[in-house]
Amino acid sequence: MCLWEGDGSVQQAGVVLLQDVFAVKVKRRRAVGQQSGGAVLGLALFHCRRRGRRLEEDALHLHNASAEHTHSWYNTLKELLTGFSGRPKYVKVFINPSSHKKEAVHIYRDSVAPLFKMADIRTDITVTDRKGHSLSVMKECKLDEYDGVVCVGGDGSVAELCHALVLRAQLDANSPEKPVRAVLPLGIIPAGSTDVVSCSVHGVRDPVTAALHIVLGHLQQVDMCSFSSNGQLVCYGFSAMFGFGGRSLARAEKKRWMSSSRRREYALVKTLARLRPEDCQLSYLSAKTSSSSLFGHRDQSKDQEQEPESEVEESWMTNQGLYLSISIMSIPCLSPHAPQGLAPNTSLDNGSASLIAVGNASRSEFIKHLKRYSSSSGQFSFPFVETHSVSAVKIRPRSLIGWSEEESDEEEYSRSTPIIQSEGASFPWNIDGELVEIANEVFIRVHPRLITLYGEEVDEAESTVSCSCI
Ligand SMILES: Nc1ncnc2c1ncn2[C@@H]1O[C@H](COP(=O)(O)OP(=O)(O)OP(=O)(O)O)[C@@H](O)[C@H]1O
Repeated sequence: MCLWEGDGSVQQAGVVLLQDVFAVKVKRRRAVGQQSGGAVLGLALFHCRRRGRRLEEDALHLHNASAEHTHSWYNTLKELLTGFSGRPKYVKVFINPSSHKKEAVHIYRDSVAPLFKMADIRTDITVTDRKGHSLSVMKECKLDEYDGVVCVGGDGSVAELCHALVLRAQLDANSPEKPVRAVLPLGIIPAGSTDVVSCSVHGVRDPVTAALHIVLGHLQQVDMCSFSSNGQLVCYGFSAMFGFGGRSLARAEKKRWMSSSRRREYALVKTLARLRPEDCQLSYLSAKTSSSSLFGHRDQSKDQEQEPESEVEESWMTNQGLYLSISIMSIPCLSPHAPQGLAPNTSLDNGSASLIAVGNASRSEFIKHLKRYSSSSGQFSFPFVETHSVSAVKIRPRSLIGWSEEESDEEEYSRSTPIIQSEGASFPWNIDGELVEIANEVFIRVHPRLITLYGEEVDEAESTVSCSCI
């Protein structure tokens, strides 16, 4: 056999690892219009090639005119490929056609479906028609038929499906109180405006990279948080922002008619102009440094079935005061805007979350802190910023002035429906990019490795944009 890499025009010797091969086909000489038969020419091995954090499709051509040799190689390679665990054969796909620029269907059809077809992955597709659609399908469908779930959409769609996967696991395990690890892995094809979760497990916003991680069965366990208020679960998710992040999203939601980048910049500038701290009580439970390291990975055997709720020695730290912003993030939250992540001190599966509390500061100091996310590190080297590695957080707003009262002078309020309706003053939270209004104390608990995503740990995202508005 003669080996070379590339499309046949560049004949360059090279090495292809079998673990990167996702399809093998017999090549035949066929006349125009001929559907079957034809002289055997050899094999084509379709594999993934790494270019930085990007995964790209490539082909290796093995030429041999002997039908016997070719079929023997074909059968052996096919058998070897089926031996790889984690590679899905049948997936449930959800596409949100309304995401960002309404391109999710095209993205799936042009960049993802051909790769799935080549890898012989069967699909069952639902194009969602409303908020909550994927959640209701996930509650009812026969999960054991599938090997994985795929979401084509933005962070809101991803959050809904992650929440749905954990709720479904709880339902199946008859565990109404305790979260249960999701049974199926989730693949994320980015089609939103920021795609923080996708960026955090792929390092790039690229549908082909995302699809190849699914096809090759790259599995990554990921920590999640539960968000509850008044003893009632609000949702499961990866990140929450209170104060500046919540108010800024609430302002952006009022301007849904603007493009997402304009909307974000408008909200950022306006919220900065009306910058005000939240008066609240912040309590947190430090993550146990014995079994988890802030920058490293946990010993999987130790926390495999560990339930944080069973911890006995819980010593809460409590501070009361004025905060411009409080963020809790169980994943690094990488994005093109913040390549090292909004929470660079946490990793995907270290069993803890990063608490970033920004105390009261002048507008210019706060802007300096924000700007450092996009360019360099050092965003936490300010006396008014504190960070902790935590396993649980409680935030109790003390102000009587909620969001609606403060903003009542603004024009019509077309916010999305809040999950919890407030009776008194309510406060906007940004939970995985979705606006949630909550009036009371919010309790956040980290659940180690609650979900598995297709992807891998990456330390930095590709930066392709910069924010010009601050
Ligand atoms: N057909 C639909 N019409 C309206 N909303 C939908 C539809 N399908 C799903 N949704 C909901 O839309 C919300 C936002 O979805 P998504 O995050 O994918 O888009 P986006 O908000 O435009 O993207 P981004 O968050 O990156 O800006 C999700 O909560 C999802 O449940």
